[in-house]
Amino acid sequence: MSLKFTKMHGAGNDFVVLDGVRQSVALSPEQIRYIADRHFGIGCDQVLLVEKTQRDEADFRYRIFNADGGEVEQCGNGARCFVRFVHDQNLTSKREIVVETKSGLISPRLEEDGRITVNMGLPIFDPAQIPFVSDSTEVIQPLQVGNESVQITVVSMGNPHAVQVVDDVETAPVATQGPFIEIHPRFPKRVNVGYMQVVDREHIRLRVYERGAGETLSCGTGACAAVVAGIRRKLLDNTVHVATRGGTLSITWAGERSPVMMTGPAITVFEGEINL
Ligand SMILES: N[C@@H](CCC[C@H](N)C(=O)O)C(=O)O
Repeated sequence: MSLKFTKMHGAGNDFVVLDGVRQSVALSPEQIRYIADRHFGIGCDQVLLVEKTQRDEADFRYRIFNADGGEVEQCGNGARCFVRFVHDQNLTSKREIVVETKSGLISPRLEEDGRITVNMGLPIFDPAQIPFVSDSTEVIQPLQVGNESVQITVVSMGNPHAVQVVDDVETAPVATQGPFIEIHPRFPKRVNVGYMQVVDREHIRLRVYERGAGETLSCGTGACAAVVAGIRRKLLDNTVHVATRGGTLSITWAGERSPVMMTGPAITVFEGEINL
């Protein structure tokens, strides 16, 4: 089977995007892992599949697969690339799109300057819905990781995130501690692990060890989760610029009953065809 694909990235978080509207695409976890493999395949953090939706209120369905082959609920940088993709491929001319994802509907908008703003919906704090095993709803919670107790803020942006505040993201234990928190037994569906350095009330630096992909150059839902966590910890204002290793995202959250808005770039790198 031969499959056309588009290679894209959003602030360095890279994707192989597949058109499941014009071609029929059904991939096994092994095929996803092969596509995502940086040595033997194309290479990416996530594979994104754009499909028709059955829901009247939505324009498309958008599915997300981590590099490890698992299908997940949400991907912020991917949502922006999705919008660029459906425009580049002439699948729609609408600038405001409603998209069905595994975690519900999100609404991205293509801005005049080419950047994309996504209404990422409401953050979720209920431990059972994240899911996170805890009797407490405290904003800051201790988590035992080996011999160490770390202070995390847990939030779901459709997908689960555990965010820590660190003095310096460059020296944060992303690669050494991240993998242990990702599979910590208190996160039954595993978790994305964020390390946030507060620069001032409107600027943070962020690194994320992603569930199913390892550290990525940027994580959109991770940026949303970090800003929400920082606002709940009273460290940040409502609009925050998030500097990642791959670029900057702007996140706005007006508080408890408001959706999180994310703005950032979406870049097409090349198109190709792969034999599976
Ligand atoms: N890179 C993404 C998140 C992708 C999914 C994540 N690894 C998970 O398993 O939840 C983003 O930009 O949000």
